[in-house]
Amino acid sequence: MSTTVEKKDVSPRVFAAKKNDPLLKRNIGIMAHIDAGKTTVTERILFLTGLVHKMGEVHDGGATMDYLEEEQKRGITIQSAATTCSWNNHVINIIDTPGHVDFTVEVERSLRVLDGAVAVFDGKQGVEAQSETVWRQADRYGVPRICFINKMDKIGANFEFSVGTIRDRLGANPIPIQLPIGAEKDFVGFVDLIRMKYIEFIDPSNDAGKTYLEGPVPEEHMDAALEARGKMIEAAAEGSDELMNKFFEGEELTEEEIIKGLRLSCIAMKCVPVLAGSALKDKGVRFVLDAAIDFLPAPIEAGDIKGTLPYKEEQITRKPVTDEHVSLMAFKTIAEPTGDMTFIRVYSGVLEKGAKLLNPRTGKTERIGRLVRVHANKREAVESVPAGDIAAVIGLKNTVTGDTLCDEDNPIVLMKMTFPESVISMSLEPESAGDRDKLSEIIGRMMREDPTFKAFTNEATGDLIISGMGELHLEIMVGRIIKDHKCNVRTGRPKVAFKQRIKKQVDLEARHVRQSGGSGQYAVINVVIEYDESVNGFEFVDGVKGGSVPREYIPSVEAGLRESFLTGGNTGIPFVSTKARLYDGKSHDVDSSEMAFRAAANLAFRQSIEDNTVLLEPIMKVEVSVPEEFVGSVVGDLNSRRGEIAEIENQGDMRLVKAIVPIAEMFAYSSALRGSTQGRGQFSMELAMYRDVPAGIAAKLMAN
Ligand SMILES: Nc1nc2c(ncn2[C@@H]2O[C@H](COP(=O)(O)OP(=O)(O)OP(=O)(O)O)[C@@H](O)[C@H]2O)c(=O)[nH]1
Repeated sequence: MSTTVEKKDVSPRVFAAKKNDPLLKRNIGIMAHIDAGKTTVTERILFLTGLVHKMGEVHDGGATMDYLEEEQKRGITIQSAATTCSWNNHVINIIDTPGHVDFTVEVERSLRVLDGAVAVFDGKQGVEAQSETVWRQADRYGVPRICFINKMDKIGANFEFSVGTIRDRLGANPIPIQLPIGAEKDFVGFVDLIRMKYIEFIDPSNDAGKTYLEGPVPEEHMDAALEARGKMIEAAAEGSDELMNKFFEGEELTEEEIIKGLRLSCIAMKCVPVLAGSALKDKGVRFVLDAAIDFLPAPIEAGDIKGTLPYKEEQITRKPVTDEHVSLMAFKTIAEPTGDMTFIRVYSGVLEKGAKLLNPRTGKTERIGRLVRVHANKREAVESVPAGDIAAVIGLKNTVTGDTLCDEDNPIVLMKMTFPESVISMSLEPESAGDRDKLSEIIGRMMREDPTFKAFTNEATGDLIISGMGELHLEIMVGRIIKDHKCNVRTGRPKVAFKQRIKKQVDLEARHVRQSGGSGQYAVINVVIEYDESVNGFEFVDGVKGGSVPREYIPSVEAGLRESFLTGGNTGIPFVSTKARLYDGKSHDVDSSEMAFRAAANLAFRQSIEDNTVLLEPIMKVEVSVPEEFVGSVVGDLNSRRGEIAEIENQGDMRLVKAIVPIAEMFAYSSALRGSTQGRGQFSMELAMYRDVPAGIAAKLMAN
């Protein structure tokens, strides 16, 4: 290309740093369909920001973010790892998130604590089935995004097509801020549409693409660049009334104004700035970092933090600043032999080492022993963590994912995370007595790490049952029990994880009163227990007036009810969407105890479900992508599996069949699909809902 160029390695806008300026912080996630290149992008980021000094290729199992053995073997990212790095005087906390729907909980929990995300797409495929799922999750959490069209070096890569799929399939408003020059092996650079400069990649390079060449826009690309710039400026003008007026008066927006406008539009989720590159070939990732700073919000810009008073429905808020009562949320636990490492986001105030904080769920306090910042797989001990930051606490005893920790005198429960119900279960049997002893501790750990992995003993049969989000999920969990924890177990066949719901609302009194011999146990509670579709899982409301149940026993009532809800009373089938409201009760000065109230709660639950339940089965949202000629047979097959076809969409030269189908009919579907489509069909599925099992087939399904 004929143009004068200058070699550079700095970003055009480097901010003057003020120490601890909350605007100089970003909490971002990298989200993508499996194989779109998240891990490779993240690796480049760690290299560019100086966190790692050797580039690990994903396929050699050397990637820093994918440090679990199971991940390296499968080459997919199962568990997100949080890491802190810095770029242009900003601190950026990055959470790598998986793209497979079986690990949706990882995506869910990272979206909950992030302020912005980089969505990575494959430059040939554009938006793929599961990127849609993750995108909708981000919509639900109100997370602003920028997009990175990766793999521009790949044969068949097409920037315009990919941008089109963001518009058409995701219904978003993608605004390219770059005009890529060339594609596949001729992908040489791009026009920076904001500054109207030509950027050429230096290839080959060994600095992860930190250095680049810059020069004037080549004549032959000027028209296309101006056209794309026009659209971008329009989107920037929509960022504020002031910019819009200026735009309508025909005035040019300055570079600063374009960035400001796009930033406002992006944060308001009116548009998504789009960039192009190839992480594998070290092209373009540094500009993604610049864009994350330019367009994604700082924690302080995310607005007031909403929450409720413990066990009450009353809403309260906190300001996202350091001069405020401390509140934080645990979003991930990694169980380690030396104590759990709990990743947290501080929402308000300052978290100090040594602090004693309340966990409103348990009603108990936790001491913050060790506090660390995590940089990929290295840790740095710190004394305090301010509002808006992400770090990890080591050694918490009773705090699990989704819990809030807060100032004891000023309690708050931050918005809960919602975790999908499990759909598949299987029985697990330890091979030896030694394995049996280890197993319950291992399972306890795994449940703390992954809230969608559940285990309980079926009291009717004595079997240990585990359940999770899909066949792959359980297969991986069992693999960890055997390999990572060296505990031998035999597994049963995967089965449907049936659930049940309460049929009719019950209002009852449960009495746990034992006063024969020893110290008595006295607890009486009055509760209303009902099925409520709007409740995700179990919800407990404290409606006690005048202290008839002393405050210290209320968490035990909740714990007892929740425990019965999860194990299904004595039935071995867990419940869904259950709401319990404690409104009255009695206690005894000497003879009441936490144990007694917990037992009364168990009893209340068991009484409430006597002849009062409906069996439910998981219904999956299934998407099958096939060439036209196989649509007929796929649809016929889904119908024969009690499926209901929702729609059939065109997706390039493929057809996308969308249906809902009970999971009971979907076991081993991947091999059936492979067989009926000569290996050309692909599918994804995730839980859509739980539905009453049709009368007449309940017995047959349960027997399978
Ligand atoms: N041609 C090309 N291949 C790439 C590029 N980026 C990543 N890849 C390859 O794509 C595959 C998937 O990349 P990953 O980085 O593991 O993708 P991921 O999205 O993290 O995938 P999971 O961890 O499995 O969810 C690997 O074989 C990478 O080498 C790119 O820019 N160009």
